[in-house]
Amino acid sequence: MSETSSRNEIHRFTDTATLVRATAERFVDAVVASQKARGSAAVVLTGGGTGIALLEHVRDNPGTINWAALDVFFGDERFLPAGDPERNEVQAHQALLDHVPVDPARVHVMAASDGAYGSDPVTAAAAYAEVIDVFAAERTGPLFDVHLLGMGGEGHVNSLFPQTDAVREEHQYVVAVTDSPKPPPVRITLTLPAIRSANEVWLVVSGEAKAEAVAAAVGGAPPVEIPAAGARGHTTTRWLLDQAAASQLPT
Ligand SMILES: O=C(O)[C@H](O)[C@@H](O)[C@H](O)[C@H](O)COP(=O)(O)O
Repeated sequence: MSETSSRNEIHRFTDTATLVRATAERFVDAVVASQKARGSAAVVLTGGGTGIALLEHVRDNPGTINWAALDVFFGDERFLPAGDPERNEVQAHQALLDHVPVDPARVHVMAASDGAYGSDPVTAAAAYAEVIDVFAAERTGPLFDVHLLGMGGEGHVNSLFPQTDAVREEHQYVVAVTDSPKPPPVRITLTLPAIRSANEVWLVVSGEAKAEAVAAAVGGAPPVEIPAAGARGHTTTRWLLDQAAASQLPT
C-alpha cells in the first residue's frame, strides 16, 4: 500500500474532556455521513483511555447512527482469554457496543487466546486478515471510513511499537506481536498498510507525556521511530489533541 498524500489536520481542544466530547460528536457525524452516502459505515476502534472514553460519550449521544448498518473493526487486541477486562473489545463492549443495537455479525472481534484458533497469535492474526479480505471483497472505495487511533508516549499506534517488525510491515494488514514492550507482550494488530486503507485516520491524543511524540509525528519523523508518523488516511489525517498534547507543536 503506497503512502497517501493526505495532509495533517490539527484540531486543538482546551482539555481532555472537551477533546473527548468534540471527537465523539465528530465521530457520530462521520458515521451518519458515510451511512447516508453509501448505505453503511465501517469504523476501526482503538483501546486506551481516550478511545474508550469517547465510546462512552457516543453511547450517551448517538445522534442518528443506524447501528444495524455499521461494521466495527479493532485496530489491535491484547491476545488474552475471552472476557479478560484488558481486552480492547471487552472494554469497547462495556463502553458502547453492549448498549446499542449493533448487528453482532458486523462486530469483527480479533480472536482471544483461548478461542477458535488456539493460543497461536500468528494463526489468529491470519484469521483476522481473512475477515478483512472477505469484507474488502464486498466494499468499494477505501476499506474503512474512519480509523480511530490513540497514541502512546513513544509514538506507538495500535500495537505498532518503534523499531519492531510490526511497524516495518509493508504488505500484510494484520500481524501478530509477541514481544510488545508494553504488557501484555502478545498482541494482534492492524499494520500501517491497513491503517492507510482508511479514508480518514483520526489520532486522538491527550496529555503532556505525548507532546514530544505528537510534534515528531506531525513533523514527519520516520514511522519506524515514531509509528504514528506513518498513520495516514486516504483523504484525511486528523490529529485531535488537547492543549497539553499539542504543547510542542509550532503555533
Ligand atoms: O494496547 C494498549 O496497550 C493501549 O490500548 C495503548 O495502545 C493505548 O491505546 C495508547 O497507549 C493510548 O492510550 P491512552 O489513550 O490511554 O493514552
